[in-house]
Amino acid sequence: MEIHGQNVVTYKLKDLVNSLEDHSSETERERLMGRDGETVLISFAGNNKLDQLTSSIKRFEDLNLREDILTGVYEMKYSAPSKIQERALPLLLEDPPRNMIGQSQSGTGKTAAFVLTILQRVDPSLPVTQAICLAPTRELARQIIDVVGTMSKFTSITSTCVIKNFDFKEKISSHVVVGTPGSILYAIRSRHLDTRNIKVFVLDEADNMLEQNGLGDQSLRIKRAIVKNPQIILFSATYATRVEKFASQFAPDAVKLTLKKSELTVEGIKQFYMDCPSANSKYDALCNFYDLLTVSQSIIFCKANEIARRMTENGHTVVSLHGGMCSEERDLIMDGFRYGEFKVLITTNVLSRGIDILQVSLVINYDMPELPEGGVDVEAYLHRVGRTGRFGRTGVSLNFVHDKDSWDKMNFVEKYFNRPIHRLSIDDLQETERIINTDAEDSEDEPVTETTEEGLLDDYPDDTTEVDAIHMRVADIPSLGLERFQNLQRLCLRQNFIIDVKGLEGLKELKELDLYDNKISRISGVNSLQTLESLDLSFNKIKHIKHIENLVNLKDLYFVSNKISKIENLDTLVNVTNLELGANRIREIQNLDHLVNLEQLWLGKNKITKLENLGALRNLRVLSIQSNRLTKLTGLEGLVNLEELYTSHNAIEKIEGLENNHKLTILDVASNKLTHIENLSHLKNLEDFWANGNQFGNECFAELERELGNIKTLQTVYLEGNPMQLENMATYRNKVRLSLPNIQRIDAT
Ligand SMILES: Nc1ncnc2c1ncn2[C@@H]1O[C@H](COP(=O)(O)OP(=O)(O)OP(=O)(O)O)[C@@H](O)[C@H]1O
Repeated sequence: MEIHGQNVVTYKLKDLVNSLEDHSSETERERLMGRDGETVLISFAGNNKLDQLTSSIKRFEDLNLREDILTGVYEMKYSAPSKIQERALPLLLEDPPRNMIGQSQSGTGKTAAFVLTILQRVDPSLPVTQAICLAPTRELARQIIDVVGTMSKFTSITSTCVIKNFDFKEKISSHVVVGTPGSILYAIRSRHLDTRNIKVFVLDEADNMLEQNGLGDQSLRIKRAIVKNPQIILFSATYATRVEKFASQFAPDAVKLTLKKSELTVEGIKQFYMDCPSANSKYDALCNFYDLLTVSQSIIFCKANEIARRMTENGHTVVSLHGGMCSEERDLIMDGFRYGEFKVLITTNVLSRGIDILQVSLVINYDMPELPEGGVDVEAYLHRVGRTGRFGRTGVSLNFVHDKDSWDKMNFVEKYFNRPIHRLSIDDLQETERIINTDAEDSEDEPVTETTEEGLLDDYPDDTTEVDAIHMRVADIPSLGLERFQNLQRLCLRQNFIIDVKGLEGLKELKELDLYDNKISRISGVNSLQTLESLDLSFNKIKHIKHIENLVNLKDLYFVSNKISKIENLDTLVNVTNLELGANRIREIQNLDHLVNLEQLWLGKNKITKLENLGALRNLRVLSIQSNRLTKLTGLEGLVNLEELYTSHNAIEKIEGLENNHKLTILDVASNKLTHIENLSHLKNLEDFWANGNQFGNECFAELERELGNIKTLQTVYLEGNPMQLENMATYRNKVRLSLPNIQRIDAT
């Protein structure tokens, strides 16, 4: 029988095994077939014969999927099946249906494999629930239901997500139900969910679902509540030996697609560690690391919420998500992170599995994952680092080790997966920056293989004034056919794969152009946009500011997180009021003299050593120069209208030269090297003084009183993280209260 011809759509398992008869050793056949002759084990690598046998489905079109489902696959912008889809889908779609225990590395497309199976098996004409999919967390369940929604968009298949806080008003009749085990079990027991017609039952992150006592029991109860024999599909990147047996019982006679231990790790993820002398220095190293580096999005895994609170107080913008939070809060944080609103997410193991956010390029294990009985949880480690490097992308993972226990755990991981974890120096952050950036640049140089989907903007009428194509895999602007929109005022193409800015010439009314988070390295094609008021080129790969001359209406210009080392060619943009150049490689403030209308200048996370050449900016109200290399506060004399000055995370030892900045309302000198305060008493409008994370000792109390005591507008003073003795705090508070009657909040704990 010819099995490995290109057109074979399904194969009978027996035939598959028989065809190996002549060519395989006895052990190979045993491995493939199992001693009972029932279970077929298909290895993914290392055997050409197997590769031939199992890789015949190269196109989604070859799967005999219903046309409306196939259109959904195109909607997902998948051009060809991934390895796991290629191999699992023909087996999953076979009739009669067979159970499957499937394994493939993180981020390789398991979701689509089981979602397509579900959709193909559902009969849309019957208004009853026909498939249940369980996931261990609400975040993952919500993510899966989104995939179901998109893939079934062109069908009449309906779906519902049943998770905590689900509004059980009436009976659930959707064809597909995705949810967490507790909520689904409740739905079944309270007769809201009828299980009599279930044909497919999926456990995503199956090992986790079967292992955890609570989840395992609930999953088993749900399975028992399903009257007919459904097709049972278990998928995960890991199956610890301890759950293998239970998995086989849960999904009897299953086809098994497994990986060898050596195949488990994701190729594209580079693993590093930082050796910290103590638990406290671990925290400092983390903060320094974030001051130095710019990553598109990152996840920090740690045991306690403490870190999130401390980082926030030290001026870092982070959000945290953990099991103790209410559902609404969790959803808000997750959605904000997914859509790029938040860049750093601190979490516990709750988000270690399944979460798929392509922009996550760094995963930090602040604490190594632990098993409940002690020892390192290698499966959790693999899932955590698998939040980056999704679907062939590259990523970086970084472990913080600080004592014997964390060392032992990391060494175990290194040996277990037999993959090197490289050292990053905690003292030489420049070297660290070089290593990480080299890595990031390597990944940036990957060719962009995306192509823009035809007719992507077909739904927009010709006279639309706004177009939003966020995260739509747009690769080139001309193929969008924008010339049709003569009234276009706002064009948002965030988070796409655009390299060249071209094809915008005809847009005579365009006021706002948003190209945030693309792959642009050169600016071109915007010079003609004379009506432009706002241009966002943040999170791209631009090295030089050029070709944006004479945009006389431009007010807001954003270049956050590019590779710019020099401020240049801005002379003609005389009406710009807001300029954001944070997270670049700028060493010197220069060439800003013509921007006389500038009101806000954001220069955080650069390499600036001196505040200079700002004299002409007499209209500047806000200046941010956080996370640079300043040692002194000088050079601000000309900024007579300055209201907000942010200088945290530098190395400032002295505040001087603020004599002319009478309008200052916010002065942020947090996380610097100040040992005392002087020259502040003339800041008669100051409302907020943030000086946490400095070197103020007890002797500063008198200075504080002298310098700040007569500022009647002062409302907030942050002094946390200074080496002041706690026993004096009460006295200090009393004193301050006496002399600063307007202070509402003093944080000096
Ligand atoms: N055939 C395909 N072509 C292009 N992209 C794909 C394809 N299949 C899946 N993807 C994308 O790859 C990413 C990872 O897929 P998915 O989340 O299903 O991975 P996974 O194997 O379930 O990972 P994990 O083990 O972490 O849960 C998703 O963004 C998904 O949309």
